[in-house]
Amino acid sequence: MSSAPPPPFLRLHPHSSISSFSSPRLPHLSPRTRPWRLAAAREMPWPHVLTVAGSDSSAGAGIQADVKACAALGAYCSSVITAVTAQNTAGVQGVHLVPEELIREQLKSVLSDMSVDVVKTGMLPSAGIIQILCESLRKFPVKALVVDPVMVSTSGDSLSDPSTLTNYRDELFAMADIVTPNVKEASKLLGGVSLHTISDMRDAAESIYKLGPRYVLVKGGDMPDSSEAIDVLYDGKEFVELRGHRIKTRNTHGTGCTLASSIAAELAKGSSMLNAVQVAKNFVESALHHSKDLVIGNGPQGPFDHLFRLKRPPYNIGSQQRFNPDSLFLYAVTDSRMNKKWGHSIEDAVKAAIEGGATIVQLREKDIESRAFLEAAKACMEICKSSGVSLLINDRVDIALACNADGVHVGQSDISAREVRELLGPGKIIGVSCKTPAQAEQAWRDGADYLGCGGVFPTTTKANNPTLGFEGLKAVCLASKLPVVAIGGINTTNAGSVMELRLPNLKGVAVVSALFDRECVSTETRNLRSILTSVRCLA
Ligand SMILES: Cc1ncc(COP(=O)(O)OP(=O)(O)O)c(N)n1
Ligand SMILES: Cc1nc(C(=O)O)sc1CCOP(=O)(O)O
Ligand SMILES: [Mg+2]
Repeated sequence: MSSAPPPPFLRLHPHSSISSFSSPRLPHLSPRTRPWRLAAAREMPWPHVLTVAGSDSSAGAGIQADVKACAALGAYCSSVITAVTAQNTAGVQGVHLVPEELIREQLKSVLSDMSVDVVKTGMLPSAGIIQILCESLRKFPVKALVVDPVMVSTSGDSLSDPSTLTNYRDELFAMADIVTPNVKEASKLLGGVSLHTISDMRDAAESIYKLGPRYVLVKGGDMPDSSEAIDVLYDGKEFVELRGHRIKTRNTHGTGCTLASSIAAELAKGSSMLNAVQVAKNFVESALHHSKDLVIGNGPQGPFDHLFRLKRPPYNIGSQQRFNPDSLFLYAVTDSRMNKKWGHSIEDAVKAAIEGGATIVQLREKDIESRAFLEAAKACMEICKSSGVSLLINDRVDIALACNADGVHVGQSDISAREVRELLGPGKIIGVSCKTPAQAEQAWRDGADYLGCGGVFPTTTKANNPTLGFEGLKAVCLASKLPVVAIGGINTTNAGSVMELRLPNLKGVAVVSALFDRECVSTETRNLRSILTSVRCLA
């Protein structure tokens, strides 16, 4: 007869023999004797991220942030805890490392039993832990590995032994799909080089890439004095600069952990790397925005609310996952008549608009046949997906469903937003054209995600369209509970004046002729983007 197991705390004693206290293994069961597993796999495959990181008692960063971020983005998150930290909004007061053998045991427990899609690493405080992780991943391979090289907390406290640097560089990076250092970590990884400019960040990304990962994301959130937070993504061939708003708030504790675990969640859901990074960046930006006035703790750096989306009223069933209101910044709306006039295919026009900096695209094709529309929509979906830009379809829910578009835009005489939501489900983006506060209220109740409000100026693109002017736009923006994009007669000469109104909820401008009734769509888009950016920078 075996003796009673020791009290649980004994397992943490550095000299205890972990294996002798381990629970007995589950007996191996053939698929026939595991009917629950087969049923679950058939009914609900769940994207799964395993985070290997430290516990943060204040729950803003570490394991706790990873679990919340994955939950918010719809992924299951299991956890292997490498260290227990005592920390709060003032800093880190204590760190206790989990014995390496127990880390090995945790890894084996999860990886041998559950279908993990992506492993994300955070605090790996000793060289031995990194070695154990690499061994475990060789034994139990996963689809992707996201390495957030956490070395120093945001409060400036050290979270890893300097000897880990060699193991990060020589072992873990070679297995990583993406490594996500901030500028301080990038500098540390490269022997203390200083990083002050975007060009320095590019050089650092290139040097870290040579250590073996498939992608490097150097995060510029700590770069001083910019209204934008610019990150540089490098895949060994191309640099992509990802721009976001810098949110002014003290509540930034855990942004690095959250970004990396959000990338992991998106990869687990099947996204491409660029798309995963873009969604993760948008998610962090939205969470910071919604939490900017939260007060938790008395120290200089507070946590933010990963689950801010749960605060939407339950009867507003708008998209839970995919929509970042800031993507309305430069909304390109196509028109096949204009494309034909200039000899552009829809695909080329969309490609050019994205190249010029469009942040969201709508196919508004009134004059082509359904079959041709669907073919073009499918091709545009590929283009948009590979650039991390959402594609919406105007009016045609059938085309949107057939090409798995990101959403639909409807007007007051189209099928209602409530019905579109029924057809598309909760994950898609729905926009509604509104000219009055009452229409804005109804769109919100119906589960829309954003409003298109116009015509701000007279337009010939849409027949018989009433012009609202700035006053009409202002009335809708003030009343709206949803983000708004202005539309109608907007071009490079007047877009600045629209955004300078600085109306609440106004996120950007939607434009047809000033982009597409032109010879060079990318140049026009680039010019408009630079005007919008300069107005935003002056805010
Ligand atoms: C962003 C955006 N806003 C408004 C409209 C107009 O939609 P609707 O009123 O349905 O008119 P049509 O575009 O269908 O003629 C839009 N398409 N996009
Ligand atoms: C499609 C559309 N909807 C409008 C509205 O007021 O809801 S105005 C409009 C046409 C916008 O085209 P342009 O940028 O060429 O003026
Ligand atoms: Mg319509």
